[in-house]
Amino acid sequence: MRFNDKLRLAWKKNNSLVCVGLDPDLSRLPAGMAQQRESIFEFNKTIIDATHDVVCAYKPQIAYFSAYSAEEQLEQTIQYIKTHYPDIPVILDSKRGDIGSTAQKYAVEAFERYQADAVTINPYMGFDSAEPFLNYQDRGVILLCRTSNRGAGDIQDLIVDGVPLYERVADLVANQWNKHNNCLLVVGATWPEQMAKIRNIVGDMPFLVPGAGAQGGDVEQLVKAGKTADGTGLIVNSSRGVLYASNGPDFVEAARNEVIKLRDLINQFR
Ligand SMILES: O=C(O)c1cc(=O)[nH]c(=O)n1[C@@H]1O[C@H](COP(=O)(O)O)[C@@H](O)[C@H]1O
Repeated sequence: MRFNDKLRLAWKKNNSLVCVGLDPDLSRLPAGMAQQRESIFEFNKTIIDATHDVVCAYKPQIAYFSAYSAEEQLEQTIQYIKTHYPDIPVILDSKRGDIGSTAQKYAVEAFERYQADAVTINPYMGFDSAEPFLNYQDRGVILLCRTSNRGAGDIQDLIVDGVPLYERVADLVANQWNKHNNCLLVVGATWPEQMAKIRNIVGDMPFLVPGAGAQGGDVEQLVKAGKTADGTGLIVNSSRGVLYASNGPDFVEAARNEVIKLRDLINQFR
């Protein structure tokens, strides 16, 4: 099944636009869980079991695994989701981008080694760096457009051909790179004004929206700015806000409650 179809079904099945970001930080694991790489899978599994019916996606961030030499835990985590909750898409957040021959290897890493349904990509090196990913027509390719961080404007707002670079990226992706209908864009929750502009440029293309939760993105504003006519179009990620809602014995319940709270808040404005 194509990524966008899988995403659409997950939005509908769980009536949720929430994505839980799996960013396991050993120093923040719940009290009682050993701060060692072997705990990572157990922690992720617990969070996944507690939230699978209230999310539309999971997004493991590769640095939180590779930093601990825990690639095996990343493989296990993705396999666990695919085996137990096959309806929930997995987005590998690795923000790759390189010359074509190297990008080809990164595409194999994301889609064959890790079996991700979608991957985040940096479009800065141009079409040939994205093409190896785009050729996997059933997978999603999520290109950075207007990121959530404070410095997003340093480069993404530079004026090119009379418009900010991020608008140019949106236009390029929607009108030239999306031949297989498998492109999505990263648009930070922290920039509703820019999000509304991007929505106008790209039609119904789905957005991965990080920055709700710990980074303080305003949910009402982001949903109003980014939703599509049918009240979907958004994958709203929260990582730390969910994973570390509590580090006590109630961490599972606290994580689930955070997801439900975010889901319900989003749904108020869809
Ligand atoms: O591609 C991303 O997911 C991403 C893009 C972006 O513009 N901003 C951003 O925060 N992210 C990622 O989204 C997650 C946000 O985490 P929290 O701030 O803890 O919810 C992290 O894994 C980031 O690496």
